[in-house]
Amino acid sequence: MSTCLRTLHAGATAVARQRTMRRKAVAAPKTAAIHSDLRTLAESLRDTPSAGSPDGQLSNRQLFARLQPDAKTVDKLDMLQLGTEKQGRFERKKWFRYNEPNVKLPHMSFFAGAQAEASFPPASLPEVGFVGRSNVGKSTLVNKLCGSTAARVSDRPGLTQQINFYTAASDFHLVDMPGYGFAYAKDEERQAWKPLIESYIRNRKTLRRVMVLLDARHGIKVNDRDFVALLDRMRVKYQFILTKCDLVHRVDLAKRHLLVSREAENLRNCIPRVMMVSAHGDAGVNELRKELLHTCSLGQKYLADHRKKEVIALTEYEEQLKIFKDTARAKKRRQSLRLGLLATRTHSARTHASLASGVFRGRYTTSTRPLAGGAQTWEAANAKNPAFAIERELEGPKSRKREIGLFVAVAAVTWGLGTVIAFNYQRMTSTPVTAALFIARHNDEVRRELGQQLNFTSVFPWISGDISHLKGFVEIEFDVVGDKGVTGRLVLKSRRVGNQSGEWKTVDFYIVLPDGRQIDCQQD
Ligand SMILES: Nc1nc2c(ncn2[C@@H]2O[C@H](COP(=O)(O)OP(=O)(O)OP(=O)(O)O)[C@@H](O)[C@H]2O)c(=O)[nH]1
Ligand SMILES: [Mg+2]
Repeated sequence: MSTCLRTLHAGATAVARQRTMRRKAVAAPKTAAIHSDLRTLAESLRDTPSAGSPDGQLSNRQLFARLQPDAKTVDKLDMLQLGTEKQGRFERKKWFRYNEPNVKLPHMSFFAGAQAEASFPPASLPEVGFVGRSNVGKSTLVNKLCGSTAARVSDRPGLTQQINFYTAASDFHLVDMPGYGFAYAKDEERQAWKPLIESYIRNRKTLRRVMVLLDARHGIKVNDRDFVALLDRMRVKYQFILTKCDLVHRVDLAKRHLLVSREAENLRNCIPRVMMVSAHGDAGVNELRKELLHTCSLGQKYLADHRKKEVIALTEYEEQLKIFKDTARAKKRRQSLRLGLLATRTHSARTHASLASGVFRGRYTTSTRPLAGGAQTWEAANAKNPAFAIERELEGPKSRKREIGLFVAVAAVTWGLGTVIAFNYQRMTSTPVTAALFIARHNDEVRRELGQQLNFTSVFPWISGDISHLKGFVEIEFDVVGDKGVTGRLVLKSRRVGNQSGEWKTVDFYIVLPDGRQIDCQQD
């Protein structure tokens, strides 16, 4: 039976493997190009090859992880609040923000929709077209640019099924086109979109630029490449825009920007300035508005006093950024000083390394990089940094014998105390104690002398003596008090007669009063 199952399982695995290989063989020509592009780029950008894994075996994801994003791009993303900040990073926005002056575009309204070439409106105004894969966010961006809701938006790919022309104050047209790639639409309709878009782009005299939208999470895909190849053939100027930047981490976004920019540089008609936007915030939208106005030669009209406002905002931002960096660096120094003390105590290479990286990177994130400049020791790595000159002599490593001794003593005392309390609690709730209290409570003389409600003197009374069922004796004493407020000491002594199943005989059972008198409790 088990052999049979094993054979079946092996057969199923082989079939699955064959299927995967077939799928990979089909996808290989497409992915190979992307993979080799990525690898070339990663190789050109990487400063030190990692030991161990040969590059040929790295996945796209690993290659992407190895990219070093451009510091200027990251700073720009920080400024424009593009991309999300990784959790745990020093949050800059809590301190200050770049108060970007708004570029206001005129009101936008729907002007014409075309499902065939014959329905294109007359080419009278400068036009900018928006293309990209379905659901990449074309219609959302068109709306966002003019602060309008004229274009219909949906999270189902394939909502825009015709070329829509929107006019802005009769100054320019924004043209929203159907998407390529997967869409919820009939096949024949989808097939018709491509020639329609092609004929619009090829023949439109007033088309100034085509904006090719790319989802920032995915970058350039195969059908984007096919489409830009077509644009290159038609000699039309186009530019890439990364959309949905709010869904990508800032550093990854910078890497994505780098990859797309490199590819854009090699495309004939592509404007290599890759824009980034998040239509679900305002990030990057003003930059795009400016680009649009310049494209339509409307900069003079709409951006006349914008530059002045921008310079003021930028100066303010840069001043605040400087304060922020100085404060963050000072904080880092304090932190590193503490780390320094710790490093001297523990002699930990890791701590030394993080200290050195903190000093030399001058950043506000801690990492465990190798010592800066290939320095062998922490002292050498810090030699140039006056902020780290520690004036007083640092303590050497301490003997921990005393601390360990103290810890053992405290643990022993705690354990002993716990055990005593547990044993006392066990005695307090045992049958001899509760029964003795019950009987004494109903004794007439006890009631007369101490009162009705005989009870323990405290919530957690101390029961002295011993109870041993095994050896056959009970000898206990504890304090009791009645509702008259008079206290007494209850004494119970009992023995078992004969073997383990023998009867118990009470030897002594009385309460000693404060004046020395004894009340015998055995009588009732
Ligand atoms: N998080 C986020 N979502 C976005 C952004 N832009 C668009 N979306 C969402 O993406 C979905 C698709 O947006 P559309 O504007 O309809 O996309 P489209 O490219 O016009 O799609 P088709 O008309 O089908 O080709 C919608 O659910 C939008 O809300 C963005 O910047 N950030
Ligand atoms: Mg749309």
